[in-house]
Amino acid sequence: MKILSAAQTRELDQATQTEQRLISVELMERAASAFVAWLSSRYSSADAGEILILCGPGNNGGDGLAVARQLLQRGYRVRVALLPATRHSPDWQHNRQHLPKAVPSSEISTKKLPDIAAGALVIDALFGTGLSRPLAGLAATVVTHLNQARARVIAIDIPSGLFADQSQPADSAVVCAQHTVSFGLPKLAFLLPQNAEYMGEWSIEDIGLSQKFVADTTTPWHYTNAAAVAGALPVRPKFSHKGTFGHALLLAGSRGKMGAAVLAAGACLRSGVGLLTAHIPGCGYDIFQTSQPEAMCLTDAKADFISELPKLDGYQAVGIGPGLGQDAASLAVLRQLLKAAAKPTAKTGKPLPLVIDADALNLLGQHRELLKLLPENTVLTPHPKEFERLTEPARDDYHRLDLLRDFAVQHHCLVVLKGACTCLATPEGELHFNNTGNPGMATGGSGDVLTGILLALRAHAQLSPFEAVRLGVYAHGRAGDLAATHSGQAGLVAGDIVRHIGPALKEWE
Ligand SMILES: NC(=O)C1=CN([C@@H]2O[C@H](COP(=O)(O)OP(=O)(O)OC[C@H]3O[C@@H](n4cnc5c(N)ncnc54)[C@H](OP(=O)(O)O)[C@@H]3O)[C@@H](O)[C@H]2O)[C@@H](O)CC1
Ligand SMILES: Nc1ncnc2c1ncn2[C@@H]1O[C@H](COP(=O)(O)OP(=O)(O)O)[C@@H](O)[C@H]1O
Ligand SMILES: [K+]
Repeated sequence: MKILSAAQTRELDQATQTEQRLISVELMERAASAFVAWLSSRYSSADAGEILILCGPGNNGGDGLAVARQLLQRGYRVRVALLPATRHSPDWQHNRQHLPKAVPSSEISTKKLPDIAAGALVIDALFGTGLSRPLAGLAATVVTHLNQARARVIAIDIPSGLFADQSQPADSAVVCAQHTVSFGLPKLAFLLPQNAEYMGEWSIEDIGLSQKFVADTTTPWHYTNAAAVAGALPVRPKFSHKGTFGHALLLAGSRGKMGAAVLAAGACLRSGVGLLTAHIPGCGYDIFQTSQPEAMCLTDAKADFISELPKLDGYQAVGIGPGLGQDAASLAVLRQLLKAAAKPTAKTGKPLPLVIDADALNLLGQHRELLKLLPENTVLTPHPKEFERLTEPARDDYHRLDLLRDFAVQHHCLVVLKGACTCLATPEGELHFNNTGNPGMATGGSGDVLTGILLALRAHAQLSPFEAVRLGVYAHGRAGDLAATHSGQAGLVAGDIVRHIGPALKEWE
């Protein structure tokens, strides 16, 4: 699914009207109906009580007025409060004229801010994607007043004061919604941690916007939902054998962190790999062989950390990093690996696929000269702190996305910036946000599990680098979601994610 800019969203609105021979109020009526259908599925008129709708001067306010009329028709009690303005959009005016007399309406002023009781249901229809500058004056006063009221706030399209695709100044007034009901496509702002306090939960309602316009429009931003990865996992042919699905090599673990190697290996095995060999420090041999009997195991000459690179012949992908530690000898292994993997393999003519995580990323950050050695399509899986060590501190989440995109393009690699909405950056400069996963996964070892999944999928001959990583990130979150249905979020541990990779992947069969 694509994510469009605010400007492209306005063009989409126009294109839909032209394509479907609609007048703009008809599209507004659809948006209002979708919003009302959502609201009435959540709140009965008794639950809702008297609903206050705050309306701005543009089409977001017009949506609010149409919603007021439709809610009244459905038996809800509503009142509207209008933000004064010198100009109103034509569709606002249309819906103002058609607002039934039975809906009390008042004009907001500094002296007459609307009464909002704690717990009241308030619909925020002040500003939408037409926001042209941060809120100030009366608009900002109303938003602050609303945020202080401890009401149940539902935003139409986007919380007022929030830009759809860029940061607003730190001290600007923005509505803190409990839920945001938006139309057609998600907006970039919804996916960034810095906006979580404003967004609340959000959902997207289909209002029949032009599919053709969306298909023809280019954007760097994409959203990976179930439809995006449908059919992405190749069927296992009847006469396949363990050689068909690749032999992966995992370099992981150090004294005190063998669990990371165990988790990554377990995840790799559960993700359909044909064969897995792990190269681990000597101290981990019993732990590893006991916990992962399906994997083969090579032990390093050193007991506590990895100091040797095994021969790479015969492997289809290599993962390095989980629990690795940062010993100088392990750094030397990483350097040798980058050099060796860059040579085209006899089988594919391409570099050996690599997945680099955790301490291997920290070592890269400390020795940035190594970045030049990254083979094309290497997968890096930093969380924001690890990413900062590879680049620079970001001013905000938008700046971090710029850094992410530039890094992936410059180094021709796939970077998985992990978080609640994990973002995959491609060498072509696309950013793909993931929609699976839950806060239960914010627990030690979840990232090691992702590395194992990605390693298995990069060893898979039939998946392109991008397909493998997008699918792996999605499946990791899906496994976490299935795990949370059993253990709950607080009780979820990384091993639960491993145990649910099978059921998650089964959804593709
Ligand atoms: N396809 C779709 O997505 C559909 C979209 N629809 C709906 O339309 C909404 C977008 O409507 P919109 O373009 O009229 O803009 P909106 O946000 O109401 O505000 C613009 C007005 O506010 C003003 N203004 C701006 N910033 C301001 C500020 N800081 N302080 C004060 N004033 C400020 C601005 O004035 P100006 O910038 O010219 O000074 C102008 O008057 C969208 O979010 C969705 O709800 C649906 O109806 C149908 C399908
Ligand atoms: N709130 C969240 N919602 C969804 N996924 C999350 C959330 N928090 C963490 N995750 C996922 O869990 C993983 C955590 O990785 P990481 O920080 O490397 O953990 P570790 O180093 O302990 O393995 C990432 O894949 C991340 O996307
Ligand atoms: K709004």
